Amino acid sequence: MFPAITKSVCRSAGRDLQRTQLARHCVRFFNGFSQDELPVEETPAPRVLITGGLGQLGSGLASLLRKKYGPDNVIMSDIVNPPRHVRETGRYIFADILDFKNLQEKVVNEGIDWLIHFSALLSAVGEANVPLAIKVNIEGMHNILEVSKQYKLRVFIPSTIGAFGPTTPRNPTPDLTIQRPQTIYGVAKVHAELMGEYYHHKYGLDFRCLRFPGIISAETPPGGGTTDYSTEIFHDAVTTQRHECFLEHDTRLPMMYIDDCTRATAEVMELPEHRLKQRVYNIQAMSFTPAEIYAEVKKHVPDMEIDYKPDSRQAIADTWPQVLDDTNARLDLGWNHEYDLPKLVTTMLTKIRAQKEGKQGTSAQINAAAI
Ligand SMILES: NC(=O)C1=CN([C@@H]2O[C@H](COP(=O)(O)OP(=O)(O)OC[C@H]3O[C@@H](n4cnc5c(N)ncnc54)[C@H](O)[C@@H]3O)[C@@H](O)[C@H]2O)C=CC1
Ligand SMILES: CC(=O)[C@H](N)C(=O)O
Repeated sequence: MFPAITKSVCRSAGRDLQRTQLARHCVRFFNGFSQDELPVEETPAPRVLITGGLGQLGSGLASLLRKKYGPDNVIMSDIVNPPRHVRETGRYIFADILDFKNLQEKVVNEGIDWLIHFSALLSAVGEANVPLAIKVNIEGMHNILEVSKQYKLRVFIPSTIGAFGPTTPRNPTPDLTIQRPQTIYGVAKVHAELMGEYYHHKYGLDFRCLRFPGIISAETPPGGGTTDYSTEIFHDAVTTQRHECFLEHDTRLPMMYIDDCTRATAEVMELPEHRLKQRVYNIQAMSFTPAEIYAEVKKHVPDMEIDYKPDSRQAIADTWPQVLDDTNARLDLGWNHEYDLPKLVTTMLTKIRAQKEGKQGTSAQINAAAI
């Protein structure tokens, strides 16, 4: 089926047949001649599968990667029927991470090189359904590691501030520290970090992991976590000018705008493997309390009001870091955030106002308006 494979065939495949199965086959053929070592202009575009793609983070990342690698090379997957615009903007397939054979089939049939694993139950939803969280976040993650090992994929599994607990130093929280989380979400994430590192050490799996803060986005809603208020407050600011906050006014948590999160994910996946000095890195953009974000929103929406009605999520937030120390990510990965609190607030308000008025605008226009 394939021509006799030599390094020169591989090089010409990388150059002439970019994005073809042959190019990918060639890259994998030689031990010690990995995709990392091909000159950039000869590297074939990776075929990327995103699991849990219909959640808060999936579409933003798919859109960024499709711009880089072409719409056909980035495949979104989930277990639910997608809204029409998802099908219209790129390839979408059904993939249940609890079904190992289904995963194998998708990886082989789609010729996948990179697996970005976003399926999960977040912290609050996980506490409400522990057996399902164990299935999806632990058993599903085992399937992801196993299929990645079997087909020699580069795999990204995000971790979270939720992977820490009450005995962790909270300000700042270093990469290597005490991790005794008190949610099933956090326990599953510590397990994922350790299993990923173990598969790397034992089988050479190219496992990559960033610990994300709470992510804030305008286009996609948060999926049931402890940091969700930081997105909800913007929708309330634009509609009712009144926000009921489920955390106390002084609960400080690390947060990040989604564009920084998706860019960080793309950047860590693109780095040559030798640049990674560790497999799990903290990344940080800003930290604020509900009172601080409210004060910033009020500068733009003077009638804005807030009430604090802490619920069960307060007990979770009280055990999480206030500030992540991401020195290592900045040094090793070249990580740098672009959005601080003022820029986050202007961007979110501009985007949500545009959505409510039915004019989406291009991101360039929206960003220009927000600056
Ligand atoms: N959103 C955030 O603030 C943060 C997210 N993360 C991590 O990033 C990843 C993505 O997070 P989000 O997009 O916010 O999550 P989300 O809760 O919004 O979306 C998760 C998706 O997983 C899908 N899913 C559930 N069971 C599945 C199954 N059996 N097979 C395939 N898909 C299944 C759901 O349908 C959903 O679309 C998760 O691993 C999460 O832990 C980490 C830190 C912060
Ligand atoms: C920080 C997270 O991992 C998520 N947003 C949650 O609150 O559960």
